Amino acid sequence: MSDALATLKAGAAELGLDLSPVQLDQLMAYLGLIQKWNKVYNLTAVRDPQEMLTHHLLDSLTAIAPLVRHTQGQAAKVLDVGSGGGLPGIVLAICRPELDVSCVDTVGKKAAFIQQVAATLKLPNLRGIHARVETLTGPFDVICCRAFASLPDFVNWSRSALAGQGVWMAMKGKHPQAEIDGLPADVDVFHVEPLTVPGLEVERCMVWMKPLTTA
Ligand SMILES: C[S@@+](CC[C@H](N)C(=O)[O-])C[C@H]1O[C@@H](n2cnc3c(N)ncnc32)[C@H](O)[C@@H]1O
Repeated sequence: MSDALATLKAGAAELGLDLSPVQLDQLMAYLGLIQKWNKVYNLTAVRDPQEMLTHHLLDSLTAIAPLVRHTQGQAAKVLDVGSGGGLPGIVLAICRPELDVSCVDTVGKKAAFIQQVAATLKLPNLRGIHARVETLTGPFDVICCRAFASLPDFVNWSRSALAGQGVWMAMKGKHPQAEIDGLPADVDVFHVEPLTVPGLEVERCMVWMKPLTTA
C-alpha cells in the first residue's frame, strides 16, 4: 500500500468514516487528477502531494460526518459554492452516493475539470456548473463552501438557490465572529462546531446557518 493511501485510510478512520476500497481508490484517483491537471486548470496553489492529501482531501473529509448527521443519510441536493478544483464537493460526491452534488464556479476551466472528474471516476451524482452562484435558483437542501467568501457574501449570493427548509454549511478556519456579526438579521447561526483535521494542527470550524422564518 502506498504511503498516501495509508495516510488517507488512517485519516478516514480517525474521522469515523467507513469508506469502501472503491471510495478510497476514487479519492486517490481524484488526488492524481488534481496533480495531473493543476498546471493546466490552475486548480490550487498547493503543489506538494502530501500537502494536497492533508490540506485538501483530509480537510474536506471533515465535512462528511457533520453533513450526514444533518441529512441523516437521506438523499439531498447539495451545492458547493466556489468549488474550485472540487473541494469539498467532489469528496462529498465520492463518499456519499446518496447526495446529489453540484459544484459551481465562475471559472469555466474549474467547472470543466469537475465534469471531467465526474466522467473519469464514474460519479453520476456529481456535476460542475460554470456560473456565478448569484444566478442559480436551485433549490438545494444544503449549500456549502470552503475557502470561499465572507459569511455575509456567501449567504447573500446563494440565497436564491436555497430550498425552503435548506441550510448553509460553511467550512471556516478560526471561529469567524466578525463575519457572524455581519450576517443579515434574518439569518440564524444555529451551530458552530470545531473540526479536527487528522495530522494537522490547525483551527477549523463549521458554521451552520438557516434563514429565520417568520411565523
Ligand atoms: C479560494 S477558491 C476555493 C476553492 C475550493 N472551495 C477550495 O476549498 O479549495 C474560491 C473559488 O470561488 C470561485 N468564485 C468566486 N466568486 C464566485 C461566485 N460569485 N460564484 C461562483 N464561484 C465563485 C473562484 O473562481 C474560486 O475558484
